[in-house]
Amino acid sequence: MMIVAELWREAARFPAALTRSTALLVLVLLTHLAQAVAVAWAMSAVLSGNPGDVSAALALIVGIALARTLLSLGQTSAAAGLGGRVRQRLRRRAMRAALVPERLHDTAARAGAVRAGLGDGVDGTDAYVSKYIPAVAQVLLACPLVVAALLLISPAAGLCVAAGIVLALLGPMAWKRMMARRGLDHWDSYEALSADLLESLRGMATLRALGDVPGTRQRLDARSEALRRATERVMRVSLAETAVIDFAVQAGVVAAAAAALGHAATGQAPAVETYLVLLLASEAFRPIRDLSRHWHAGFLGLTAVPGLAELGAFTPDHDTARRAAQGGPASHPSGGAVPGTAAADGRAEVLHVADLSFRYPGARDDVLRHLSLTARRGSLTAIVGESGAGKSTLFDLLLGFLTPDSGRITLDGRPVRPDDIAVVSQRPVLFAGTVRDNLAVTGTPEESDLAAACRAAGVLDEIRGLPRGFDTEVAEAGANLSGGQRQRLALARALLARRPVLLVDEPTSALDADRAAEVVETLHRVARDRIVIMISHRPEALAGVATVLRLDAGHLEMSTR
Ligand SMILES: Nc1ncnc2c1ncn2[C@@H]1O[C@H](COP(=O)(O)OP(=O)(O)OP(=O)(O)O)[C@@H](O)[C@H]1O
Repeated sequence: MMIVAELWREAARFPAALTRSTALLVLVLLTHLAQAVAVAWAMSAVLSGNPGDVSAALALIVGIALARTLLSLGQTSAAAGLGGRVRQRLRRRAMRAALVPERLHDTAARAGAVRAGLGDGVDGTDAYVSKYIPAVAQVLLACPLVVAALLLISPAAGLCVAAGIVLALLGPMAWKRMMARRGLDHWDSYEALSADLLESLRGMATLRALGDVPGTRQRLDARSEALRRATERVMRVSLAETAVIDFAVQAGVVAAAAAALGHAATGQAPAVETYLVLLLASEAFRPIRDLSRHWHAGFLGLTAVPGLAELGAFTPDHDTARRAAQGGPASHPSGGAVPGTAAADGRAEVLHVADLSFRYPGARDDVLRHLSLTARRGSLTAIVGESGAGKSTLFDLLLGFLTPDSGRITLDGRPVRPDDIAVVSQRPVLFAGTVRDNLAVTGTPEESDLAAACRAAGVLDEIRGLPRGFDTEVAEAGANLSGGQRQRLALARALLARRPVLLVDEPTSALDADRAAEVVETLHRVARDRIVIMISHRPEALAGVATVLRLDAGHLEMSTR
């Protein structure tokens, strides 16, 4: 018997479903026991030549079979309900934990691995939760009863059955650690294959252009082979577990049968008792056989449990919910977001960054050191600096995606909140859905607002020129739009968010000269009633910008340009 504590805790969160599923399973077992008694009665009635009893026993057997069919259907449905609820809860928790800013900088997490965990990993736990756990409860509730009954009828047979049950339950624990190790190997191989596959699909154009498609195929083949070997190793251990249980079951039944027959041969037991012992000894192991079957069916899925724990699927709800609601890390420099206080349309005069220092976990040096910055409403503030100087890191700190080691960020003297700031990143992300869906991520804008924001971002005419205008479908990651269109849509989206601070990373990098000039002009206009900070290297984007700050060795200086 293998106890996976995390899954037991999850199943216990649905006591009604667990109790229903277990109770019905025990009732199904009771029908088997009742049938054994009825069969024993029928056989002794046949031997004693009593046709009335034979008919009654046969009718009883048929009735029991019908009752079992109904109970089994109910049990299957209850078990599926329990498994489904636990899966839903695990997935919800893992998704909440995945949608926190810290994950943005979790360089160890790969999208394909997360997808594998959320999909197959969560589904893989179903057999254990919906079948194995009720089966364990059934063993613990029903086996002692049957053993007690057997001990009353034939103490020797009862002892044989009890010994068989104990061996079947405890035997497999001997190689629990080996199972855990091989299980981990298996899931690691599966995650690695999923992650490589997703990355290869996304990077197919690059791989093709570099002529590395055969190499990629080979790498994926090697991953696939490693997974096959890991699966075989896991299944071998699982089969060994099944073999021990089968041995214990067969040995227990044979020993109990030998004891019963010995009694019968010496004339110590009447026929009905001998039949009963033979039949009950077999039925006593039914829950054990079920346990073994469910274990074998669900074992591969269990290898996902450590991966799911890493994803946060077992992390208490209140922890992840708090973070998700904040939209920022637990310890945002501002003191954290206050849900429901979005600064929509609110104006602010000055964003102040004081003495900000930050170092990535495990890095040798600070990226930013005692950095201070003041950006005001009314005119654009630009930040320039060498590649790797820390410009994006500064943005992530302002957005609350990273937590500074020291320093403060304030807006008009109060701590800044994540919902004070909108951002247009260098490679904006668009989602599968319509143009309108993509623009309305932060609310439900009026048609006139949509048009105004798109006009300001220089994308309105293009949207109107699309086959279905704002209702045109955007492919995943905006794949059916040009880089420039994506960037301008993202700018319109940020304008619609109506936040008092707008951060823009390289707003003109994907635009031709004319479009770039239009967008810069828009930013100047937007900066009249918002605080706008722009990262840019392009001289034409910096033309007319009053405040240009150069980020160098973790400090900001007024740029000489
Ligand atoms: N998740 C991370 N973990 C560890 N180090 C990181 C991480 N992200 C960035 N860095 C390091 O922090 C430094 C600053 O990176 P950042 O992306 O902020 O630079 P940047 O000025 O925006 O560069 P670019 O102009 O090329 O976009 C770099 O040395 C980079 O290697």
